[in-house]
Amino acid sequence: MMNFKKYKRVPVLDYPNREWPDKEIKKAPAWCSVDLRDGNQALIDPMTVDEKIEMFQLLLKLGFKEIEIGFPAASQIEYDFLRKLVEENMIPDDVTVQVLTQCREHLIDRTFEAIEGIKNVIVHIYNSTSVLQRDVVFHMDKEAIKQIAIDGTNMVKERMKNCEGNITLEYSPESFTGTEMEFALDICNAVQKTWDHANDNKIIFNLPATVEMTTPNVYADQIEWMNKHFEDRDNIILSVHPHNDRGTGVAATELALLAGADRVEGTLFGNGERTGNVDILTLAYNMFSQGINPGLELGDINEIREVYERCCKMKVGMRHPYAGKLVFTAFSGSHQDAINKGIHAMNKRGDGIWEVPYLPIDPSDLGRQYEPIVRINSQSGKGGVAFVMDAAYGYKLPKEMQREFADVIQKISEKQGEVSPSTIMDKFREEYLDAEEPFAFIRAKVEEPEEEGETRVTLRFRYKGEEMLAEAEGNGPINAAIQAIRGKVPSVDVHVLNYSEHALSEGSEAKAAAYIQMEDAKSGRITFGVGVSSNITRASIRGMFSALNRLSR
Ligand SMILES: CC(=O)SCCNC(=O)CCNC(=O)[C@H](O)C(C)(C)COP(=O)(O)OP(=O)(O)OC[C@H]1O[C@@H](n2cnc3c(N)ncnc32)[C@H](O)[C@@H]1OP(=O)(O)O
Ligand SMILES: CC(C)C(=O)C(=O)O
Repeated sequence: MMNFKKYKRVPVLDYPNREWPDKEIKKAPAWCSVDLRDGNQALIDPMTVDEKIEMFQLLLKLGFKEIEIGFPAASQIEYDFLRKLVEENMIPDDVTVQVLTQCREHLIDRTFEAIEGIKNVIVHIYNSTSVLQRDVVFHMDKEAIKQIAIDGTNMVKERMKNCEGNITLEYSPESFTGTEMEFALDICNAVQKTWDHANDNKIIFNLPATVEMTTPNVYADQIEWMNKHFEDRDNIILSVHPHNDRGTGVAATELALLAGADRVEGTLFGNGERTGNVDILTLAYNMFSQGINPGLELGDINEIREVYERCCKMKVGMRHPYAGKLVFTAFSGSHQDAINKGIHAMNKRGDGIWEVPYLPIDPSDLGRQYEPIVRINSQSGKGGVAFVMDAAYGYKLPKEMQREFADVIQKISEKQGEVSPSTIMDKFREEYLDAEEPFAFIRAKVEEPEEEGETRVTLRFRYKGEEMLAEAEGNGPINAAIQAIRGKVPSVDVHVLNYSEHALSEGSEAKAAAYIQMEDAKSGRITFGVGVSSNITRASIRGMFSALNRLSR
């Protein structure tokens, strides 16, 4: 048995007055991307300056107004990147860059050197406050730990006097989730008092789940507790910085927003230390899919993924929310059937509201294609095959025909696994459109009666290789064509059960597809035939030939 006794349960906050469970997310928070700092510090190969610039430009394009661009005192590359942004004038006026530093004098000095010339900067200082880190890393008591934060605040306040930029102070009690709440509050209040309204900007208190330690509701309790107990809440921006160690970073962040957080720090696709930071894209798309403006421009997930994968040398998983290759794909029959029906019902409703079973969001809103929504394997059903024929090739198979053609495709998928749309189309051609044995259509002349009366069809066709010319009248072109064939091939004894047609394309090159279901009177066999032509009558006669060939098999 696994030794679960090795682990202690993380204590929960005794906080029965919580209000967050009754709240709803109604607007997006202020977003801060930490891709270039927390994301970058977790990469096997941190980004080069050029890659950082590309990532920075992507973040700007996505509409981030706060971007943590690094830890400029940590290394030359971080410093050079920041200087390049300044010297090449790459930071738009409405964007605030954020820089991280420990509360140590030489690091803060170097940080201020690095930010010289920047208009708006968040100087982000941190020190670890948890019980564990106080004990095993810092060997310090609470007062000494608090003093680090106070000293760091004073250092920023001092250096700010000689700095032209508009500085905002951010303080993070790192490892907040492992810190006693009273102590975290005590430090934040002390930092705020030390800062003492050094300028008009609100102070940012960033309460990180440096390590996600327990269930998201506990984080929400901690955030709400802090939110309610700050001494000067009006002058605070309450920020959260969740990680994803237990796989619940997104849930924890959403509950933290209910609990009163104003701002979220996270990364694209949740890159970051260990299992990552919270994934801002998922959070934003979650809001979008609830009818909330996410405040970011996320209409091209493929581009975001491409830049991210290249700059970070990371891969986005196949099932990653919103971005994964397979997340808008249904293989199973009942899902495909429901998606197919849902999309038709929605188009018919025409009210512009997205409501499709199994698809919480319209893939095209993210720049994803419809076509791969449905992929066909042996788990698929008629709805899926019909969806592919419609979405990829424009053929709207009549409901009664879907089973017939799906059975053909299932035989292939049972042998070879997944069947691509092009293979499905090839098979459709082979089965319905291209067959010329024993009957091959050559041409037809159709004369409609001027008023009441019969339609006359003159038909040229081949039967078992022999060319024939036949003529007959009937109560419509199909009936007349059947009579004409019957005159030459008496064994043909069929009647039409079902007929439908639709335009396949638009404009002067428009073609029509006709579907005709026929029954062989002797054998009782029933099948569909399909015909395509720029002329609808010819399409229906071709469809009849197609059905005759299938009945002759
Ligand atoms: C949760 C987070 O993501 S926090 C951000 C983490 N990111 C990084 O660390 C990436 C960049 N960091 C670095 O490159 C380096 O750590 C540097 C350049 C900042 C500092 O380098 P060094 O001084 O050589 O090493 P190191 O970080 O190990 O310093 C540890 C010392 O700083 C102290 N320290 C650690 N954090 C802090 C802090 N936030 N404020 C003040 N002192 C701190 C430690 O107590 C330790 O002191 P000791 O030497 O007396 O034991
Ligand atoms: C510096 C802090 C905010 C951090 O990165 C963390 O706690 O994860």
